[in-house]
Amino acid sequence: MLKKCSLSEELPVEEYLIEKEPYYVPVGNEIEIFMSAYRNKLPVNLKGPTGSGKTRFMEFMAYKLKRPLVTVACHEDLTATDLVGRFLIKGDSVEWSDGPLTKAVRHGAICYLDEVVEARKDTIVVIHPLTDDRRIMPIDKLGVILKAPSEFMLSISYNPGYQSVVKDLKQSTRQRFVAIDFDYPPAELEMKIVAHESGVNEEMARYLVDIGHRIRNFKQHGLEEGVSTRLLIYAGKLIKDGIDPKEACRIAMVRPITDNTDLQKSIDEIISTIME
Ligand SMILES: Nc1ncnc2c1ncn2[C@@H]1O[C@H](COP(=O)(O)OP(=O)(O)OP(=O)(O)O)[C@@H](O)[C@H]1O
Repeated sequence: MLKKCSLSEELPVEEYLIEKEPYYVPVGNEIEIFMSAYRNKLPVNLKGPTGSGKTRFMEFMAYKLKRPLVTVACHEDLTATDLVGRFLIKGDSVEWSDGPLTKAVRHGAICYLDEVVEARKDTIVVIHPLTDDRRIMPIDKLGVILKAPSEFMLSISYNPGYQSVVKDLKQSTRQRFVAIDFDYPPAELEMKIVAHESGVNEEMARYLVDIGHRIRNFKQHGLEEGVSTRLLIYAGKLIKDGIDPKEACRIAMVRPITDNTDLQKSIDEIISTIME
C-alpha cells in the first residue's frame, strides 16, 4: 500500500472562524485575563458548572482574537490518536488525517478541550509538551515534531462539581494552566441573558431567575448541581412559544436536574407560589 502523508492539509477555515460576534455578557474581568493569557502564551482552564457560559465565552474570545476555534467535546473513549490524527485507508493507499488538535496547532487556532478530564489518560501525553514553554507537539506516527505558532492557544474546561478520586486532573496537568472561575451570573446579568437568549420579556426573565436561585439553594438538600443558565433559557423559549409558564419551568428546570420525586415536588411548590 502506498503511504501518502500530506503535511500541509488545509484547514477549512470557514468552518472554524466565527464570523458574527457572539452575544456574551462579561461577569467580571475574564475577558482581560484571557487576553493577557493569550498574549503571554499561557494555556487557560475554565472552571465552572455546566451551562454557565464557558463555551459561549470561548466563542466570544476566538471572535475577538480573530482566530479559528477548534472545539473538542471530550468523552471517555477519546484517545490521543483522536486528538493527533491517524492513517486512513483511502482506495488503495493510506493517507494521514490530522486530528483536531494537530489542525489547531498547524493553523495557529485556539483549541478548546471541553471536559478534558473525561478523555483517556493517554491524551495527557500530548497535552503536556504543548502546555509548557516548549509548545511542541511530537507526532510519532509521522516522525515529526510540530512547533506551535505564537497564535496557537490551548484551553480546557473542567467542572469541579463532577470530579471524583477516580476522575480528576493530576497536579502536573492542572499546574500547566491558569484557571478562570465561572459560575452562574449574578441575578441582574442572568436576567438580561435569559431575556436576550429566549425572547421573553424582562418580567418573565426575572421570575425565571428568581426560581433558578431558589432551586440552586436546594443544593444543600441533596441536589447534585443547581439549575444552569442554559435551562433557564430553555424554560424561557418554551414560554415564548406558548407553553404554560409553570409547565415550562417543570419540564425545563426541574425534571432535567433530578429524579428524586420528593425534591421535584418541593420545587414544583415553589414554582406554583412564584408563578401565581
Ligand atoms: N455570560 C453570558 N453571556 C451570554 N450568554 C450566556 C452567558 N452565560 C451563559 N450564557 C447562555 O447560556 C448558555 C449555556 O452556556 P454555555 O453553553 O457556554 O455553557 P458551558 O459552561 O460551556 O456548559 P458545558 O460545561 O455544559 O459545556 C449559552 O448558550 C448562552 O445562551
